[in-house]
Amino acid sequence: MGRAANFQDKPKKGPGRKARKQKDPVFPRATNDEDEPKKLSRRQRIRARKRTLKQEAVKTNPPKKMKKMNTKQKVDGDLDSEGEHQFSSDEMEEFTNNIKTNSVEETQAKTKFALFEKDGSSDEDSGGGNEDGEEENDDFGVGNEDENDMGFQDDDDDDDDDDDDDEKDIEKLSKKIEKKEKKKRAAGDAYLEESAEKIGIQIPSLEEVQQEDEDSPDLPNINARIKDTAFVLADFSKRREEGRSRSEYLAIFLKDLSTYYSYNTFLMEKLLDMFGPTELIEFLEANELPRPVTIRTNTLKTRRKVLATALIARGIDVDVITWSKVGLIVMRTPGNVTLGATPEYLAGQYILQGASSFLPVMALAPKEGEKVLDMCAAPGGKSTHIAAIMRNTGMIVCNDLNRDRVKALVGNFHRMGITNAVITSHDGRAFAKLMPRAFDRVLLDAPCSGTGVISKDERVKTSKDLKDVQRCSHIQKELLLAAIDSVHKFDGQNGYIIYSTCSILVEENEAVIEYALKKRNVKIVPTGLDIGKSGYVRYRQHRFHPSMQLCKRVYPHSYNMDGFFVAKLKKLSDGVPKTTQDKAEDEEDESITPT
Ligand SMILES: C[S@@+](CC[C@H](N)C(=O)[O-])C[C@H]1O[C@@H](n2cnc3c(N)ncnc32)[C@H](O)[C@@H]1O
Repeated sequence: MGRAANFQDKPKKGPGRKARKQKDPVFPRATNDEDEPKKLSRRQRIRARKRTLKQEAVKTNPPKKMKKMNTKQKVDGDLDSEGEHQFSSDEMEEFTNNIKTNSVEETQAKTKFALFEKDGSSDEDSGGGNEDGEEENDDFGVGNEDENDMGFQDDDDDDDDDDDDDEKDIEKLSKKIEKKEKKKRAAGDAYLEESAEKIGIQIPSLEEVQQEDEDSPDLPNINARIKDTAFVLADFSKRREEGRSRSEYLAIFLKDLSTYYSYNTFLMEKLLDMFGPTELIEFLEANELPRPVTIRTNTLKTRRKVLATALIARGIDVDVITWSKVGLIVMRTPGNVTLGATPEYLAGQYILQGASSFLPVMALAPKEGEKVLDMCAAPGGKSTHIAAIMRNTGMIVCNDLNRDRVKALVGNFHRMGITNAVITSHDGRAFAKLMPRAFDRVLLDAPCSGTGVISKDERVKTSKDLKDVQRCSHIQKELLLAAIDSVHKFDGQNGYIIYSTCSILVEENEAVIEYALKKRNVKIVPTGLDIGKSGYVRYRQHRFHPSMQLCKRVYPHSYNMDGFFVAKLKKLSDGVPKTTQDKAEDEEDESITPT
């Protein structure tokens, strides 16, 4: 039972909390280095000197961002006698940070546009098409539908016009941002270069850093040191302190990054092996932010334009993902609407799916009437995409070892109206014996360490060690051989295997593909995806097959999508391969198109 309210007891009226005037701030005298220089520590003196240099640099060449601030500050009345805004040390700090690296917001804004980037591809024309010029891929998404199962008339011409306009605007905006970024980076580098020459960038010793972390880690200070160290490492011979080695700087960098971003040393070392210092910071920053919410239209039930209109009518702000005919990005959802409970969702018109999950299916490029195996299928995001592209024809065997996860798969299939699927729950490795050479195409979206999806699951930062990665790599290799054995050999049309993971580690990607190249008679073919960076051919001590460059790597910081790896293999024959030399001779005539 609740207490009875006493409405007689009215609170006294008076000025609200916000209306009360605050006293003028009082700054401690010790921060003024001219008044009491002797009381400052060595490091404080260096910082003060840096601040003075920054102020001088800003006075002679004020950055645009600051000029803009003047207009805002006019309202606040915080102007000096000449009408110029006086910059606080915080603002100075912010400015320096901004010019040293992109701010989080800018990285987000910049990468956000990657989702909209026009790259000439779509579900129709990207992914799997013209593998070696042998096959045409014209069955994707709604683009070619004259009339789909729900009887929607095709008005794709309108779609394309709208999309083109949007894309042009976005392209323009994207270019503008890129140009601004470049200018800012150049200005920042020049400024830092000058400052570094005048005062030198001084990084404490590894022992001091370790001690500091043990005593009480000062995160803003660590962050500043991360940027300083990255700056030194970028041009080491010129910027390092006399007598200090690169390995010492790298050790400090590693320690600071692990502390600041809360990763275990094992994973941070792996990441540092893959990225240069500046790119690594971008990757880590991207992992601190959520990826945009994206949905995929179920073309068995509706069309993207129809769905977008319905969602917009509900106040859900959506825009198209230009490289896909079925993807929508959700810009804003009203507080009272849950994306997983709208009438459209319940009617199976869309699925919530990360944009990079579209890629393996686009690369698989299934055709109507084919037999497809989705070896690790739950909860069915990719299976339902395959079924939609095949327009519920042919047959998809959707398998997953985990029975609980299979329940979610069944739920999704019912909701989305999938009728061409058989659901099984076996260890995928058994398929080589259960259904050998039975399929036209196989998708192996393998279980992995999840290093591409850290923004979704922070536990990955600290829970993975060498053993986990080795375990993943081992099962991935076994699953891939089984996937190859379940597909029939290439017959001029089909006989393809897609291998994908949401990990970015080489051990789970290129190393697995290299293993398959040695154990089975397959070759890597283009994925048909325009999005993504090339797979590694050289990685530390590893030398992979040159065709590894045909594989695709997607990173959160470059595309604002979950990290992903996609490889497409064509099965040349059953059984084990000939010697590597024989294979090389076979492939001599077949040129590899660099991507
Ligand atoms: C990356 S998830 C698959 C996601 C799915 N393709 C989708 O798009 O919704 C990997 C799946 O592999 C399953 N799995 C793990 N080991 C397996 C095995 N030996 N055989 C078959 N499935 C396995 C897991 O249960 C998990 O559902």
